[in-house]
Amino acid sequence: MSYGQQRPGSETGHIVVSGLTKQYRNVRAVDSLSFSVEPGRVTGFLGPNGAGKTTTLRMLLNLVTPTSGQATFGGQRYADLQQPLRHVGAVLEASSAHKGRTGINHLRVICAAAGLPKERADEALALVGLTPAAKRKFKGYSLGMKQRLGIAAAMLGDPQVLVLDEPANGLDPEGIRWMRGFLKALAAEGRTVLVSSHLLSEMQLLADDVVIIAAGRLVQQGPVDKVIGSMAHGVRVRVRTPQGEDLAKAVTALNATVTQAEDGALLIDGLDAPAVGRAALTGQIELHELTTERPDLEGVFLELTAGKAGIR
Ligand SMILES: Nc1ncnc2c1ncn2[C@@H]1O[C@H](COP(=O)(O)OP(=O)(O)OP(=O)(O)O)[C@@H](O)[C@H]1O
Repeated sequence: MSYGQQRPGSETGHIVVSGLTKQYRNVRAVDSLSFSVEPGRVTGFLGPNGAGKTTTLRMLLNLVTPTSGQATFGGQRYADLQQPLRHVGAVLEASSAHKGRTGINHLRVICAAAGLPKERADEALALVGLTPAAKRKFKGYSLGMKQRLGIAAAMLGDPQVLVLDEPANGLDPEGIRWMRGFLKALAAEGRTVLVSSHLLSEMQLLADDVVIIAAGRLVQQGPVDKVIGSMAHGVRVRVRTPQGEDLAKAVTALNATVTQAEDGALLIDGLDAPAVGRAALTGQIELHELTTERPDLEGVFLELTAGKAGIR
């Protein structure tokens, strides 16, 4: 089995979640959630703590039974997939393995149980860069190595779809960069990559699409650029000046709008930074700061989920 070629489960790459709901005794963890995930793209699954991300991913993988609704991979529920490991690989928490078992043996045991050829263990270990640590015992693995081993296990079946819950947790910057390159490469091969995270700056670098939920409900879904573009404000200029009133008057005369940030700075919409600088120069207004602020995923996320408490 080699990567990048047509895989047996390539028709399963389209994930559709429709009306998915999970009611625990007192908490509606997931509430009529519908979204779709496309092959060939990395989709970030975002939400505040307690929003229902893990519950949703567990329902996708048939680990939690939905109260209502369903999730399908190419039209089939996970439970109905003939060889699930060859269609969908999942990393839900940092890999756990028998402490005294070596990395390679851990993977071989999974291969044996799943009816996969044992060479896949070596291939998957190489894929995540763990070959040098193949014969080291799991108890000696760092957190980053355990995360990689978890991904290797998920890749054993050469799946079309990869589902990961907070895979960057506990990784150092080098590990995070490796993860980003790895997941982007899988998507570039045409695979579907669905990854939950609360690291928004990382998601902005990694994801093509995002699905944002809060309090169990869908808040926004779409390509990252479009979601960021849907912000109430676009690019704006941030200024600090001891002559706030004078500057506000000068830029308002140029049809800009001015608001005051919580920290006292002025936020100017409708003019770029050079234009604001020129207006200040003309009015002999002293500036202490002049910067361009671009909306980012973190700003959008906070705006979209504001007031929708995640912890219920
Ligand atoms: N087995 C369970 N029994 C009762 N309530 C649960 C159970 N599992 C999750 N919940 C509740 O469902 C809600 C959603 O939890 P979930 O873990 O899915 O959120 P999350 O978005 O993954 O959060 P986090 O980012 O903090 O991991 C929370 O209020 C949680 O307390």
